[in-house]
Amino acid sequence: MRFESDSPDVRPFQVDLRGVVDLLSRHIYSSPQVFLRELLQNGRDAIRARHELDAGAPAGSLEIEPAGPGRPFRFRDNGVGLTADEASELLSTVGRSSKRDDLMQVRRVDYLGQFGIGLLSCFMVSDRIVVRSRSAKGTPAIEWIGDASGSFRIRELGEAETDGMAVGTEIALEPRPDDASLLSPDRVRALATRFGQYLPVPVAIVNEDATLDTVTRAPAFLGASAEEPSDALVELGTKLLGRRPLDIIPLSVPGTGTEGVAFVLPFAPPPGAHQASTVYLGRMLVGEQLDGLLPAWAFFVRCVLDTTGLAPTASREGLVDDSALEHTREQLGASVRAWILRQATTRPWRFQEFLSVHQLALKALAVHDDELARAVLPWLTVETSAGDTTVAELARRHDGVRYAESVDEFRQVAAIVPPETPVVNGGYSYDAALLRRLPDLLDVPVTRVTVSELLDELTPPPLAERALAVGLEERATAALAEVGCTVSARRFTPVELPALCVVDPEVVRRIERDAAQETAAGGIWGDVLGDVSELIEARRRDEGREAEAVRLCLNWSSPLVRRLADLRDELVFDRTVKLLYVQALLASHRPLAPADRRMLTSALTDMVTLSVGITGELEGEAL
Ligand SMILES: Nc1ncnc2c1ncn2[C@@H]1O[C@H](COP(=O)(O)OP(=O)(O)OP(=O)(O)O)[C@@H](O)[C@H]1O
Repeated sequence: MRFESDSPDVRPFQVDLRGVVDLLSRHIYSSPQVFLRELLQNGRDAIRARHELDAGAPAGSLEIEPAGPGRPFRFRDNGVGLTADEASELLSTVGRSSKRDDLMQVRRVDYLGQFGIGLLSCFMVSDRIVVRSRSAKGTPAIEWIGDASGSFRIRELGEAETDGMAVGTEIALEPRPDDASLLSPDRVRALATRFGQYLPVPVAIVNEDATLDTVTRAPAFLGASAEEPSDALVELGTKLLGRRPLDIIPLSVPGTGTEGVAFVLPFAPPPGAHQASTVYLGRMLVGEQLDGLLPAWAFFVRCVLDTTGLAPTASREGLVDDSALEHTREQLGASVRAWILRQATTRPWRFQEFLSVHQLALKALAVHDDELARAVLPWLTVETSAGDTTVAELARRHDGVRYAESVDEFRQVAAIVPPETPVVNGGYSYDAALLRRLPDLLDVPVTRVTVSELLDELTPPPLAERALAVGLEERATAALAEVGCTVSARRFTPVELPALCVVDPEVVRRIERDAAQETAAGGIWGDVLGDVSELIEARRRDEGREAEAVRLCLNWSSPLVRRLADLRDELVFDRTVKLLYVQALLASHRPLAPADRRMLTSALTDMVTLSVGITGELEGEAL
């Protein structure tokens, strides 16, 4: 069946106004509060339209009279006003707007409204909207009354009434008996300030005694100077962050008419935190917590922005995530990045201050950004076995950087490396990844140091004492057979350190994998884990390294160890080696396994027993 357009079957859609208002209040707007934003927006747009019509029209102004006992809420603008035809067409047709480009049907950037639904939001706070308007086009004034039930009335006012009215529009809302709070003076003042404090037309609240309070003020975040930020701007940042900002970065993306500032946080935000932005559209608030304006890495700044070129969502409480927003995000990110580079190269002291707070953020950024990494890397503070220092200082003093890959490995390495050749702890987030890139980025040689290699480099006992040392190694290895620990004797400093416990992380992982493989035997994980273990084993064989989980390295320079080598009392020897092992484990910040704890307790008990000469009551196995 075909319908012709002039066929009697073709009828216009009917709109159920209550349904539309319900849709707006439940699904589009987050709160009925937005009625005031919509009125501010319409008033501001009407003033713009009047000035388009007549450049010599009086300066625009908006006045809000909160509701009082027996008085409705009133909103007045001295904008373009509405003729009778315009009022019937624009106010009474859902989705009709005068603010879209006729050809393109897109928002005209100099207007705030576009959807043709804003006025309906007044039905969220009142059952009746009364619009009295006198058009700048010179026709008689009109009164339009819209009812939440879905009907409206319109009438032209007489000459006397028209003459008594100024050009512009007044909208009156009758508070609902059960919910008048949103139209009360305090709420109206707070809402007008929140949404419209930066509007380019003055917004005033009419007090009970007919005096006016202006809530608008100059937007300190527009046209800001990086060198000399105004007191108002610093105050805005302080209010926003809770503390005075570390710095203020002016931002501008001309392509999307976006301008504002980024306040640099004076404290490190919690990990995973992101900073939402406060955004104004044509200086009317869109939202205080908007995501997507900044790249994720820029979590150390909080922005306040105004835009004319980004598109608002229908609720006007967010921005459409389109290519314009993407372009803006990239450009804002580039400005923040350029600021970092500028700080690093021209304001080293300020940069140090920034680094001390936001080092982690910067490292995350530098990992993927060569230019930034080049500027930032020399300034980064790293932990070394000889204390904290900067990468630049290390490279300058030691002809390169030596680092341990993990915190665990660093702890073990740090115990034995001489202070003249410090090793960097590469275990903190991004450190190892950044250090590995030093040769490419800054031409600084970098070497990874492992515990096993370092142990192999340690000086063995002198030749004359080698036999005694080998005897010590064998006896001590036997004493620790139950925990599978191999003992070797080397010379190292400090001499007060009798033993070092070296745990090969790869072997520990293998042991854990073997255990898991047993549990998952036969299943898909069992096979995968088995393959991984084989691979690692093969690599280890290629590298000619033995598979040992724990190595105890006794310090041949330590008087205690030397005495131990000469000790003939096997019982005391055995317990002392066990105690040395546990002490070394603890010193390497390893948690004690149940077997280690048992060994510690029984060795200690035996030593106490031995010291009082009661050999018959020994706890540990007698030798
Ligand atoms: N104070 C006013 N003065 C003059 N015209 C007005 C006024 N308020 C509303 N209008 C007219 O009524 C139309 C519909 O207003 P409404 O607030 O529903 O939608 P909008 O402002 O066009 O778009 P949006 O839904 O995005 O706010 C406007 O496009 C405008 O032409």
